[in-house]
Amino acid sequence: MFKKLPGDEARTLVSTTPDTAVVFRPAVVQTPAIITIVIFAWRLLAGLVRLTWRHPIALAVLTAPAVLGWLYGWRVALVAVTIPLSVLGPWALFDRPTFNAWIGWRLLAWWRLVWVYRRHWQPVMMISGLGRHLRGRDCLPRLLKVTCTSWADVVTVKMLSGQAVTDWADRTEHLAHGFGAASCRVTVARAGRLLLTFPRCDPLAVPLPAVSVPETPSVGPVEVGRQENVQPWRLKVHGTHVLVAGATGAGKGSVIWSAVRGLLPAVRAGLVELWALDPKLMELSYGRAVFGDRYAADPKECADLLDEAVSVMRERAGRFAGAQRSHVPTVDDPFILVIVDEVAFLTAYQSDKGLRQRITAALATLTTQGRAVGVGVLAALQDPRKEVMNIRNLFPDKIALRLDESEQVDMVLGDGARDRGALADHISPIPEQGAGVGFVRLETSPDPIRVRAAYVSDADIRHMVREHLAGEAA
Ligand SMILES: Nc1ncnc2c1ncn2[C@@H]1O[C@H](COP(=O)(O)OP(=O)(O)OP(=O)(O)O)[C@@H](O)[C@H]1O
Repeated sequence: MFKKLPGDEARTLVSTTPDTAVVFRPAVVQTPAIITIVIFAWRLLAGLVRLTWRHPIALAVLTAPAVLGWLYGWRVALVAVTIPLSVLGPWALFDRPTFNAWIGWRLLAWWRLVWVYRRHWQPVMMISGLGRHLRGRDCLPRLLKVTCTSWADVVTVKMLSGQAVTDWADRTEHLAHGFGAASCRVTVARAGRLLLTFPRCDPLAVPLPAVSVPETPSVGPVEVGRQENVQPWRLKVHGTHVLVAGATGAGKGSVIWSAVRGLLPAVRAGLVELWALDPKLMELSYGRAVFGDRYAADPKECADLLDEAVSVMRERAGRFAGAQRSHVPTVDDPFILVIVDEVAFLTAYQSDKGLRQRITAALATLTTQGRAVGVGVLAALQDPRKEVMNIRNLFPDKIALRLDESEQVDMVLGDGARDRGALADHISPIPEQGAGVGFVRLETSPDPIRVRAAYVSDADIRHMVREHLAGEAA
């Protein structure tokens, strides 16, 4: 049985270069069989202890019926299995959310850990270059934990000493394909630990109906859609400026109109004013009544309206100076949201140089000084290149909907956003699947969040305007 031990082959080597006088005979140290057996037994024991430590519940569930069967016979084991199953079955059937929260996702996580991640961990790490082969042993990042949510697996990983987050961010494609997921996103849990998110399904694959107009007036954050984790996507508009970038047909209109819907009760209460710049004469003209006389389409009128916003901003700044440092919306000093559809029409594509400079200066002034005094800008943009929009970095919050080129993602969301999983250039151009889908990068977080804006149809806008006018008349 132990005829062939490690080292036996080497003993038969006599020379690496035949026909030479020098004979090379490597020293062979024979390991006694008993030591090999002890080592294997020790490894088996350590593996069992590790298994019990890591998966005590799973192990208990599997071993308890076996032990009962062995001690008291198969009937007792069958009863022991049937009783919990008769409780869990109806629970899973009739109250799926609580069953999943307590049992379902944990079971799935354990299964995915064993069957997907642990099974493929070594080859994926080595082939993607995240593991190293050092002194005859594989050094692999440690797979610490898998948790499951309704839409994704979240894998907690301990990086190898000396590795950087970018080493992982650069290999998201390898990881996604290696573990059979559509994509992979990397976030930092704490120093040395990462969370890898592998979606199992896409909760944003179907269009979302328009969010209903809220009952109570609020300046936000306003609900404009849904996040990938199935939570509502609430867009902050007061106290920031938001840039929405996306190719034609990406669904920029749905972000703008969803924000308008969310603010309508506050508009009616006099706490918010919506000012609209619509140089394309398309998107915002449809619900023009919502903006009252604060609507401009002609570039000259747009420049005048922006200058007026700057004047209000300056007047407020003068009044607030030394008295208050942040804006609280009131009827006297409402929050002014300047909505600009296709801002490049006013900045880059404007043939009148004087107007172009006036508009760019006004936008730059508003985006640098407006938020503390209650003047915000929500701008939509098709082409995020610097030549087209040189003030894009003045917007603290950015949304990248479908973009044409991969380089545009970092232009909108900032350096490294695409490496961290914001694949805005991979969003489907088919409206049902991809319109309104995008990635948000907030001022406060480097990690992009995948979202989908609710679709506000023409009928929704018409209905909203009718209700708004009726509310104003009453
Ligand atoms: N959130 C959404 N969910 C589903 N479909 C949407 C959504 N938003 C828009 N669509 C669909 O995509 C089409 C294009 O949308 P929209 O005109 O808003 O895009 P856009 O980015 O404003 O384009 P453009 O820059 O050309 O004006 C709409 O006609 C609609 O059918």
